[in-house]
Amino acid sequence: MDKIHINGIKTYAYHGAIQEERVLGQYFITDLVLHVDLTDASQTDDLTATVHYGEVYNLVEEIVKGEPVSLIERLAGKINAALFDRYDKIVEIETTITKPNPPIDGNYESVAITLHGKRESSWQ
Ligand SMILES: Nc1nc2c(c(=O)[nH]1)N=C([C@H](O)[C@@H](O)CO)CN2
Repeated sequence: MDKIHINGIKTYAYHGAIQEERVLGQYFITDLVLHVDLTDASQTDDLTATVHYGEVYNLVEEIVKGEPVSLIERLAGKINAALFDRYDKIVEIETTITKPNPPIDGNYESVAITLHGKRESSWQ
């Protein structure tokens, strides 16, 4: 399947399981891989034949800046659900949420999760 990538959406927000994160906030990086058949768009040169990545960016920003949640897994779940709801053309999504600076002592680059969502078939 063809893919659309949106890389490194950097958003300041207040998600987290501990109080410090809810008060101080931190940056969250969102990376998306959208599985979409791009055959029509590649032949017709028509934006309506694909998924507009600018619109997806705005939707993701709105969700990440929205109501705080405890887990980045839940944040990715909200993003995947909203994208499946908005775009019939998306059949699978891999959403990676990274915290570059979580409040955890140690030597590491960052922490992240990837949530892989598949559209549930509606004909069974
Ligand atoms: N798998 C996860 N582990 C943890 C998360 C999370 O969202 N997913 N969150 C936290 C805290 O919010 C962390 O940032 C600081 O303790 C801990 N583990």
